[in-house]
Amino acid sequence: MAEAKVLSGAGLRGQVAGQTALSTVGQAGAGLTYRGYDVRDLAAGAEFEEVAYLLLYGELPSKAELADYKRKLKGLRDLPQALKEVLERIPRDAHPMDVMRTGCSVLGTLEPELTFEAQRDKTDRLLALFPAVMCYWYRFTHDGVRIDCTSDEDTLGGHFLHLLHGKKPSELHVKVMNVSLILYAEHEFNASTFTARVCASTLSDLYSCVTAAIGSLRGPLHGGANEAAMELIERFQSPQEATAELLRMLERKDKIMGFGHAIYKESDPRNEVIKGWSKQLADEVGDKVLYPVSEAIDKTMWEQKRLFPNADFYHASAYHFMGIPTKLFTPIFVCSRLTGWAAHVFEQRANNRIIRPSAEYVGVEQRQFVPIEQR
Ligand SMILES: CC(=O)SCCNC(=O)CCNC(=O)[C@H](O)C(C)(C)COP(=O)(O)OP(=O)(O)OC[C@H]1O[C@@H](n2cnc3c(N)ncnc32)[C@H](O)[C@@H]1OP(=O)(O)O
Ligand SMILES: O=C([O-])CC(=O)C(=O)O
Repeated sequence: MAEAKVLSGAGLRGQVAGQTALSTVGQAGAGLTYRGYDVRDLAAGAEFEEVAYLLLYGELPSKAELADYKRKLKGLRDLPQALKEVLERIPRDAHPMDVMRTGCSVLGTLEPELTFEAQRDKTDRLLALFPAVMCYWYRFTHDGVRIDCTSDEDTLGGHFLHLLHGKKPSELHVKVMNVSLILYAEHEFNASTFTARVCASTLSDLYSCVTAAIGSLRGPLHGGANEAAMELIERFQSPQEATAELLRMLERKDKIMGFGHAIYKESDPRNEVIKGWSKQLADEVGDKVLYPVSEAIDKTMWEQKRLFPNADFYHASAYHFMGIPTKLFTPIFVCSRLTGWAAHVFEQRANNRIIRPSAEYVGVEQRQFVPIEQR
């Protein structure tokens, strides 16, 4: 078994910043559990809605509870007209993560969280309508159509694909979306979740916590890495070309997006799962370039740097094979991670003290103020 990564130095690495009962990350160098369940078992046997329920309500649902929960979410999918109007005014070339951030913030003005008792209902509403926020804006600004934001799809992943492509998705694609949403749902004190908890610790509202978290997830060192990984792999026509350029990039000390991790040392347990699905999708579309190129980069990174793909790397090709535009990759992460963020907000609120660390001062010594006329 791999030993745990030595965690020290800048970036608060290795500091325990609070308690959680939601997940464990890399406790033995690898491994991820949600409320005690191995994420690989959840990805193999559960639906995303079951996992969302587990995180938000505390236990896996019974069949009847899951059916009720899915019915509830289905009824909450449509967007308020005022939100549609705002989305129509956001430019076509805006980054979709900015659209998600704005969509969340606007909803907070239309359907505010007036008391913390409403926190679960407000979260369910966000969970149900986030796919429509992204797809309504995307289809309006790119295809000039005002889509119906509801669908008969049974699952959130299927609903997203249906809105994006305007037709019923295949069973395989629904299955991969389900797995992807489960893998991305929760990850302890990662940067965006910690952002949400800091915001929650001031007793702010849920929409502010989620809006702040979306801003943190957007960066390429965090959730934005799945888009950056796609931009990398689509540059190459062959594994040989990819390997040769990778070697040059490593020589220049470039950061290779989709590799490495702040906590895991040997591997990211989500990678083997999404990699398997990416391979199935590659076979389905008859891909002879992107998947082999991804594998060549993967091999070179391990041989040269002992760095492994994180959850983001094979998500890039998997999403691409399902016809999802690259710039929508990180917003899908939002649709899933909302569950983890919200569960952490609930946890913070249940046992709160304002998060306010100290800084080591490294500036000049105290000195005399000089009035502007004398400077
Ligand atoms: C879902 C997620 O958010 S997963 C993370 C997604 N982010 C990415 O994929 C971005 C690329 N990866 C990275 O930038 C980093 O690996 C992070 C941000 C994930 C973790 O950062 P850290 O904890 O600081 O990394 P760590 O301490 O393990 O780095 C060790 C060394 O490996 C290097 N390294 C780490 N990741 C990479 C990488 N992807 N490419 C090249 N070199 C890297 C570091 O620069 C460092 O080198 P140094 O010792 O010469 O300075
Ligand atoms: O934990 C982290 O630092 C980043 C990550 O993998 C995630 O948020 O899923």
